[in-house]
Amino acid sequence: MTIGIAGGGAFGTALGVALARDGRDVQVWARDVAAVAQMQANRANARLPGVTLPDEITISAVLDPLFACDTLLLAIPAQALVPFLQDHSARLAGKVLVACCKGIDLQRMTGPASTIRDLVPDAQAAVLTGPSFAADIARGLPTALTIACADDATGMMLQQMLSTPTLRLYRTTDIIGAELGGALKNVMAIAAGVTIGAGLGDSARAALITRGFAEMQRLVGQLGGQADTLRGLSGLGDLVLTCTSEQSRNYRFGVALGAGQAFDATTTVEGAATARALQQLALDLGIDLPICTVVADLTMGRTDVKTALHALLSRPLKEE
Ligand SMILES: NC(=O)C1=CN([C@@H]2O[C@H](COP(=O)(O)OP(=O)(O)OC[C@H]3O[C@@H](n4cnc5c(N)ncnc54)[C@H](O)[C@@H]3O)[C@@H](O)[C@H]2O)C=CC1
Ligand SMILES: O=C(CO)COP(=O)(O)O
Repeated sequence: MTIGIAGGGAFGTALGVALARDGRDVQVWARDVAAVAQMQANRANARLPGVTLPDEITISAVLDPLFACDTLLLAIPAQALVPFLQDHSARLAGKVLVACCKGIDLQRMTGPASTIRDLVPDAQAAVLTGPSFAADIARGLPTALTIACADDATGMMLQQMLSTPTLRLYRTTDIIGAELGGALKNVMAIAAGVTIGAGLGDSARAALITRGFAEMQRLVGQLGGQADTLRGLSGLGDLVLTCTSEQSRNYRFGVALGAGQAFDATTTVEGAATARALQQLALDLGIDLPICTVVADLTMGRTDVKTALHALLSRPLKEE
């Protein structure tokens, strides 16, 4: 059985490489014709330097081979998911769709699996999430991820299909907790980067990560996710990784923001749009999400670092 991957960026390609190295046939679709031609010719992806694409990976800019697969990994950015699902809903019906993106859609205010369930109700929705840099996966370094699917039989099938000797998948049926953990940690990573970029130090970052985790727990609880999921790979695991590693684009974006430096606008930084979605969600639901709110304001240029810090530090003292 061939595994389909929509998205030929860093993550889609890295997953394809890991699966192909373990003997699976993989069909990658990418929309950029020139990038596909380059990947075919060089058997490499510029986003994963030094990694050779195994022969088991076929790459195409045409959608038909992708839709011939029963299981598709959707590794396109979170804000691109809705148009992709809307454009192709008829051809996606009946398939197992595994969201590999991390974010909240700005218009619908839903995470990727919830978006799939809304827009392609005849598909089985799942989420693949957790601490994993594409470069690490592609290099074959050990990685543990969460596969979340409301239907446990499908979750077990995916767990077998997508695990390799170096890519270890843990299973849950808590799709809400898993998708929110992945989305929220990106916002916290921006905030963690800001603390370092602004020269506030490692202690401030540790405080930020801890209070960020409390904020994640509040929202996940309110939206029906489980605390255990958030304490696992898809929440705490990915929060720790992304808030502390220079490999993270969200973290590096935050560092630049904190230091008042420019950042490459073409880099995928999921936490920026997600912070705006969460700021709106916080208002709609009446939940206190101070860090998400500050990150949204900072990324939109509605506040500066000094004012944002003052807003966080001048909140009333309370019990932990
Ligand atoms: N890079 C990483 O280490 C990891 C990334 N992810 C998630 O995977 C998702 C994708 O990220 P990356 O692959 O790293 O980003 P990337 O920037 O390397 O690649 C994104 C790809 O999506 C394509 N794309 C953009 N808009 C599209 C659209 N409307 N339709 C079809 N294709 C479109 C781009 O052409 C590009 O090939 C993100 O949500 C990210 O959070 C998750 C775990 C690890
Ligand atoms: O999700 C990731 C690691 O788990 C990748 O993080 P960035 O998108 O911040 O690079």
